[in-house]
Amino acid sequence: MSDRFLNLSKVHMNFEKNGTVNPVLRDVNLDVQRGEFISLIGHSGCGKSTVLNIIAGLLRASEGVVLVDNKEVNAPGPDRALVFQNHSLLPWLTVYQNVELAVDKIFRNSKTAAERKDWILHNLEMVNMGHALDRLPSEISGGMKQRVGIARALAMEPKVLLLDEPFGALDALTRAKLQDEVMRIQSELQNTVVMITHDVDEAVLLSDRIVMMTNGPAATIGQILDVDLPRPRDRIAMADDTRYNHYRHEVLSFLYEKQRKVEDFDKHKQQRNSTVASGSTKAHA
Ligand SMILES: Nc1ncnc2c1ncn2[C@@H]1O[C@H](COP(=O)(O)OP(=O)(O)OP(=O)(O)O)[C@@H](O)[C@H]1O
Repeated sequence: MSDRFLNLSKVHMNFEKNGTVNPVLRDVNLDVQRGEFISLIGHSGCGKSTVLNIIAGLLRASEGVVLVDNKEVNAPGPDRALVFQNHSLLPWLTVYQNVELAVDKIFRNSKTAAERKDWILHNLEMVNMGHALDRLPSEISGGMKQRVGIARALAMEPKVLLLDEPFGALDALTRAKLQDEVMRIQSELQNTVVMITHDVDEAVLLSDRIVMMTNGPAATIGQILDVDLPRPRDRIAMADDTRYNHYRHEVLSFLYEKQRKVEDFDKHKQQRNSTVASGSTKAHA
């Protein structure tokens, strides 16, 4: 890991509806290094998906700049692949064809048909889906669909892999298995990854750094935690690791203590302002 590979600088985001401006993000600044695995965590509705969609180029920030490998992001592109919580496979195409569609689009001119075929098979085998090439999405489980979605994203060889709660809809065992696979693939390919999660254990287990967001409206980055745990990480060994539990505690304390305090303070300030405005003497008590 060396350079600043993905950079968000002074990113602000407002959504506007019927003349009312809803400030969602304020002054988000983040540098991600090549090969880093970053998790974004924060309370529901704080703006995590908005950050990810801005990086993906699906949304344009109201202010600020996003750079990937020193190139400004203005639109979606094959250098950023997005995997959603609910797989987005085309239901009428087989597992193989779903990956083929992306591979043909990106490598039509740079790989031969035989090379493309090998590449599709390689990526499906990497996520242990080589045995189900001819199945339709309706014929495989939720975990298998997520695997195909991840294979499709990896097959695009993106500069940045964006994961929006990729394991959120899976049962605990499938989730654990897929997390382990993603860690193995990450150690092999050294992808740069930004992942949204609500799961504190998942964040600590997978990440090099955890980016914790404050509550909205006008959310920003409240704290960044470096997770200095050796890899490969074993989930069972980690359960007894004091550093692992320290990191876990830090994230929980940010989410459930520090953010609560900020919320209480803001509520108190609002109440005080409204009583001052209405001329009540209680505001001075
Ligand atoms: N396209 C949009 N138009 C208007 N408001 C939006 C739009 N997208 C998101 N928002 C608002 O922006 C805020 C942040 O939403 P976002 O989905 O980014 O949060 P989140 O942290 O990812 O939430 P969750 O964890 O529940 O998925 C919310 O108040 C949401 O209603």
